[in-house]
Amino acid sequence: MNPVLVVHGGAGPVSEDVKERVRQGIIRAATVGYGILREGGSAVDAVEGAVVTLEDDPEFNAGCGSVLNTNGEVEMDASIMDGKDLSTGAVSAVRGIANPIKLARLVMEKTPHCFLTHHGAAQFAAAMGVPEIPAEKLITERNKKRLEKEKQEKEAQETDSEPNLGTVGAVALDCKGNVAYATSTGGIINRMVGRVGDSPCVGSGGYADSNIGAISTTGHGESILKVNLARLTLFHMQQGKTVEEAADLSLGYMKSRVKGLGGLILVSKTGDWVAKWTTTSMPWAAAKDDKLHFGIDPGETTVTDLA
Ligand SMILES: NC(=O)C[C@H](N)C(=O)O
Repeated sequence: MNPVLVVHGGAGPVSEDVKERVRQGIIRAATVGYGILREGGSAVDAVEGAVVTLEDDPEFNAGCGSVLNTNGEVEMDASIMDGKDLSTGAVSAVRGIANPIKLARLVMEKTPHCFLTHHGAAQFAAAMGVPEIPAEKLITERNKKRLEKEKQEKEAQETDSEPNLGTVGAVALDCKGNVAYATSTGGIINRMVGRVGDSPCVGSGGYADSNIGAISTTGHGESILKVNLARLTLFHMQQGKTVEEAADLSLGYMKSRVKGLGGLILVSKTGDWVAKWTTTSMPWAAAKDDKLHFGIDPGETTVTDLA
């Protein structure tokens, strides 16, 4: 099986001044994830590797680039799923760790549970030897300013307005024909303390089943939760739709039914892939057959050879 790796850097507008850094970040993550697959690594290893790269990049709303809640704090959500046996791990409202996706994977592999939150997740992280980092280390000046601006401009958040900034995610198909997804986020700016979005919720923020394919979603979390965007898309594929059709149907349903905007990356068990969004933009990159495809705005696709 020829491996496939697709990443996204979040649905929403991307301003001109950061575009090149975002583009380079997304290319780096896809190259890391695809490299793992090319060396025979599993789909789970690849999606984790790609998402860690994005969590470590302050351009993206995950890990050290996470946006702030209404108290000016970082609380992060993440989830991961292995399509081989449907095992899954998730964490929500975690603070003071660099890579929530690694903690989600530990939940999947080292506990009998699927999902740990807040204090329990923190205790588990400590027990697993995950280094704690001072909360301020995850707070960037840019995100402090963004919160201030958001508070000044605050009006009740309309679901059909653009979701702010980029959650990150990855999907992979490995040489053995297994798929996986990983999604990680700092949530939405100025949200209530303790608000949990779609990203850690399996079926909404992502899904992976090696009998069908894998998906990672991004966008307005409350809308994604209401329609179970990830599982809904895979349902359409089970009904015989192509990846393109399934993505259009589920994103279209979310827009018409709850006025929600978002985006997704999807790979099928046979290696077809797609990146689709209903927001202005969504940084994405896909690696397959030693070619890298990437873009940010609608209609923009560049293809290069992977060394
Ligand atoms: N930008 C995003 O994708 C945000 C994420 N879906 C959330 O609502 O937490």
